[in-house]
Amino acid sequence: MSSPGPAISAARLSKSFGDNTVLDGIDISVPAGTMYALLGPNGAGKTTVVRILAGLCRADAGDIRVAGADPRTERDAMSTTIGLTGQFTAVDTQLTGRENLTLVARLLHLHKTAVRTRVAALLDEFDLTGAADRRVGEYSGGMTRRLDLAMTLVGRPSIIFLDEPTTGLDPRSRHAVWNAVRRLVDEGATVFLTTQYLDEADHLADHIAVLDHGRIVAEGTADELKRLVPGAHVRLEFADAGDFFRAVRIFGSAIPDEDAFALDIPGDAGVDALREILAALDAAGLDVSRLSVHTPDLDDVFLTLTGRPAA
Ligand SMILES: Nc1ncnc2c1ncn2[C@@H]1O[C@H](COP(=O)(O)OP(=O)(O)OP(=O)(O)O)[C@@H](O)[C@H]1O
Repeated sequence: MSSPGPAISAARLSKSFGDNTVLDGIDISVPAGTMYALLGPNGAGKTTVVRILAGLCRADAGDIRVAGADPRTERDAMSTTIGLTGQFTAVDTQLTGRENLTLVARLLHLHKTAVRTRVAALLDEFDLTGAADRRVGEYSGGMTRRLDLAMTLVGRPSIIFLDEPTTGLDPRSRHAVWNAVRRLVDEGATVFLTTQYLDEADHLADHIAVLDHGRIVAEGTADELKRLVPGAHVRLEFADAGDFFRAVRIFGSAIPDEDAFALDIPGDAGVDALREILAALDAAGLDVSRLSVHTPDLDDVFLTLTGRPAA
């Protein structure tokens, strides 16, 4: 049996606005049931990608498939499969949280009793039951964003686009949104997330792509990206001076810290490197009191790749 294709794919996706080339032939592939983060500075073109994939904006070129459909010609077929939450919410601030959700459920033609149970379940899931009958105008930013996310999920979409879902939120609200998003993927949804926040991509995504000047300049897991920049090392600490000095001789390229009996072994600090280090320590019968892996953070990656610090 052949394996199903990716939930979202785009090949050689291009888009210009006048002479402003926003996307210059990018490739995207998101396996079903995973979370993909498109990371980029302000104005990099992240929203444009989401709008194209969701069928709200036409690409100039590129092969696009979302849940097997081409968003340019089969947007209607996709509409029940995808959910989209943007930076500017669709929430009506004059209505209560419950009324907002009910409105969406009715628009989706859910049966009357199904509306009530679905709305109650979503209010509960997003921790909004207590505030359900208050006007959204009185909600905090985080509550509004959670409601917006809940509204996106009324129809149980299997593919969810989240365009900068936590921009402008305080840390506590961001964590609440992160938990909700993580739960979606745990339950089997495919999530396509855009963000300017490196830690958000780091916390959430299975796969991160960095968009800069219309191109994807790097992609991989957070760990793979971190290994692209120099500075990764494994640090060994020894309780015994004899073991330390023997280790210095064994690991010729390592940087010793004689005061701490510690040794920094440069490299990619990946699994294979760790195996080799442990095997060498075992073979020599050396006792290590502490081993730690140091990798640069995504801020370092961003700076190296784009020449600019992160937002
Ligand atoms: N409809 C449009 N007409 C003309 N230019 C546009 C249009 N939409 C986007 N752009 C331009 O395309 C570029 C990318 O914009 P986009 O909103 O996709 O970036 P972004 O990465 O989402 O940025 P932000 O983080 O600020 O939301 C910008 O230079 C923007 O001015």
